[in-house]
Amino acid sequence: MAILDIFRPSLRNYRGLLLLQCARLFGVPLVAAHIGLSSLGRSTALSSLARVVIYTASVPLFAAGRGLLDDWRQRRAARSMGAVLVPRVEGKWPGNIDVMLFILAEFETGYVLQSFKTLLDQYGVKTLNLRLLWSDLIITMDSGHIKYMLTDGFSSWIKGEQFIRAYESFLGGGIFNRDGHVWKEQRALARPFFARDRVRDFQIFERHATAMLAALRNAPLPPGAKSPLVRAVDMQDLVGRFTMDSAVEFLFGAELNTLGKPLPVAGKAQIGKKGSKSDDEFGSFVQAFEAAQLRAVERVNERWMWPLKELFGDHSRIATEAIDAFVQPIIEAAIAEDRERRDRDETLDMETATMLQYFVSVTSDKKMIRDQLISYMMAGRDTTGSLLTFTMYLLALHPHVFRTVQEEIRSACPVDSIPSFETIRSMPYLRAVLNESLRLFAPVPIDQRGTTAAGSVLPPTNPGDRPLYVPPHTDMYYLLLHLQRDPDTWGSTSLEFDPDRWINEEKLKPFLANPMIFLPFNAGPRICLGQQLAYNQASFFLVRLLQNVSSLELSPEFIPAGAEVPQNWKTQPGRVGLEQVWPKTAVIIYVKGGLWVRMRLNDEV
Ligand code: HEM
Repeated sequence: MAILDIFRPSLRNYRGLLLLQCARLFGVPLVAAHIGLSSLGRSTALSSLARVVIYTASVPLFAAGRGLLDDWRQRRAARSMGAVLVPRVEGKWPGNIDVMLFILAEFETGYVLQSFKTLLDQYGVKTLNLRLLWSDLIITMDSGHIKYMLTDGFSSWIKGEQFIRAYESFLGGGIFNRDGHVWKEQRALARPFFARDRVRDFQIFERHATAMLAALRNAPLPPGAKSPLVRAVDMQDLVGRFTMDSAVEFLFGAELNTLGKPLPVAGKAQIGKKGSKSDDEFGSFVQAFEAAQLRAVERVNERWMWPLKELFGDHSRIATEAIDAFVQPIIEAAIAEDRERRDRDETLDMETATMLQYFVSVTSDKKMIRDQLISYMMAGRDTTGSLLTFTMYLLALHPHVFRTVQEEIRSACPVDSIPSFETIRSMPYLRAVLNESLRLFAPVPIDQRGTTAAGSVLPPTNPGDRPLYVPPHTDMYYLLLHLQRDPDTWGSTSLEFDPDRWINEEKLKPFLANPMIFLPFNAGPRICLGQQLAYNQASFFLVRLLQNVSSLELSPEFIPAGAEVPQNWKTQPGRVGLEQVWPKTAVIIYVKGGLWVRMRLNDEV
């Protein structure tokens, strides 16, 4: 069928892609049936009904035949490489439709990514082919296989066309959405900007941390509060505003001030798309950004079917237009400013430049600048927000850890003093708390790669195992959430929140023996560029908050209707039974309905 690939449409032309897929699925069998029937000649007495049956049956028969041929090819290729096929799920219904329905239902009503763990456990493996709708889809929580994909086997594992097409209208050619030499050039271009810890980044954090503390102080007293110093807030919403405002200033040098807008009110908030619904959706840019991002995620989940849904219109068009309406004038202004700087013969000061100023100084391609900035916005905002949300959740669940980290913070950085890079470096327990939160609730709990046209062979990870053959153009989901909670590598306490794990020599042994069991920022050539920035920002936020707050507890009574933790979780083993909130994922892990907490302010913040 490679001949049809000659007509492969451009990345944005999803209707063209749909046409190509239809030609494959229906066109080829129908044409074959037509040729077959014509060759029988007019003399053969076939009723019209029989002809209709033959035409109709040709499509599933052709699909089944192609499946068998694929299977045979895969086994032959695996054998020739001394490998075996990845174990396959054997569902009850054709195409594993029952398995697909189970995954979809669990996605809505279950614990985050638990359906995948259930299937892996059921088959007693760490890498499994779900083989949904006759098409290979591999899931893995095997540290050896993930390591191979991200590092040694990097060249045969890419983001892949399916992922790129789904994100094209939102991210365009940004760093997240390209493979090969285009990605490589973008990475080389951006790296100098992340080379050191800049004083200006800390100034940005401080400005927005101050706004965060003011928002907290101005929040209304929660119903039934016994002291005027108590506040109840959706922490997920608060950190989301902090990271949004910081990101927009860091990237564009613009002021968004979502922290100045009204917060969701405890006891009155309703459930929103992810967390709690905000009365003020922060204006069209943030709203549009969320909408475009969400649609891209849905497209990835809908796999090859999403173009069908958007046959009569691009569902992210309105959102991307609103994003561009916000971003384009800022880019134009930056270009004009850069021209003036050059006229004055001044060099750009990398210590104080925004990312936009930096990009404008190295390229004049406006589309490329737009695409990069949107990618960085997506990369840096929700991820750090998620880290902070789950850190606060875990601190609320573990008061002794809250007290220990607060003591460290207050002795290294007394109330009202502003942390610097050096102060943050001098707080090993704070870093351990962040790492432990990243381990249990990886902000990117599931990620994706696909094989190139060459396919790949995953090396054996246990003595006696055989290498696993992965055919060309096969998607693989790697489950960082389960990798980082695996008792086989982390030991019997793997599900417990224990920051000492990162300090105590004995407890640190599993990680030192195999650092690939902790990959919240991935590894290899595509490792996160913003890792240090994220640690700095999250540490800064926690220092400023814990300087000013004396206690923290969960407030389940404020969880909006529809987001309560399911009753039947309490009796379940593992983290499911421990959880007091409902973690879910839409690329980034979040708390359904928001993280509602009560805090007591020191006195006057
Ligand atoms: C806790 C916070 C963060 C976490 C957990 C995180 C995690 C990740 C992960 C897992 C990837 C790999 C994605 C993939 O290749 O599929 C990634 C890539 C990336 N991250 Fe982060 N990230 C965080 C914060 C940031 C920040 C603050 C920035 C910058 C503003 C950033 C910039 C990037 C970029 C540019 C890439 C793409 C690198 C490439 O494709 O070469 N990240 N991050």
